[in-house]
Amino acid sequence: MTPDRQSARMRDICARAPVIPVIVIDDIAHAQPLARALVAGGLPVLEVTLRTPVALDAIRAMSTVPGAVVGAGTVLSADDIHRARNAGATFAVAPGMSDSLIGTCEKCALPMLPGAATASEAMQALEMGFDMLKFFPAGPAGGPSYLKALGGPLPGIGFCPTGGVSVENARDYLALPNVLCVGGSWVAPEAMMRAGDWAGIETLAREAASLTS
Ligand SMILES: O=C(O)C(=O)C[C@H](O)[C@H](O)COP(=O)(O)O
Repeated sequence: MTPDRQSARMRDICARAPVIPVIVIDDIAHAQPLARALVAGGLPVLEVTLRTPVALDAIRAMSTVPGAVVGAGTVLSADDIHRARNAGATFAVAPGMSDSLIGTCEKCALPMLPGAATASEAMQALEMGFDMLKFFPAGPAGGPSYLKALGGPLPGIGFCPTGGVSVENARDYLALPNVLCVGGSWVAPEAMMRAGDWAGIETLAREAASLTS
């Protein structure tokens, strides 16, 4: 799948809801109830970070939840992409971009959302054919005003800002014409997962799903 096709697929995925939950999961028993709660709250697109030993099994388990569109986050190597693909991930998210990630996603036909934080990185991605990017780390890199400024010379690039996005500042990003959705871990807090508070997580998801500019 060529980079422009990958970006087109990612634009479709990012248009499904204003927020993509960024999930760090430690206990496989949490995977299905978490996915059910987030989907029920109106957030069908789920990014499971490959940061924990159970992440791939969680992708497998969450993919069985009706309505869930499950991808892998923290994809750092070609091997990560193969493992994510085999676990059933339907997209991959990386904090940055590398030739081996791009080549592997192309070969595996897995849509990738590569990360960029500067004009030069965004231009490199665009040269490669990607016009839908993760803006990471959104808050520390400069927040909504920085991303708005990037949109001046690079209006054709769509972004999913992630890193430091919260229910308090999500609207500031979503108001920008170059933002399709935001990503954030705030809708899947570890303490609520440990407490089995799936109703509480569904409420957080519902609040996030209703966010607009
Ligand atoms: O793991 C990845 O793939 C990342 O690139 C980083 C995550 O997107 C951020 O860590 C989420 O940030 P918070 O919502 O501030 O917790």
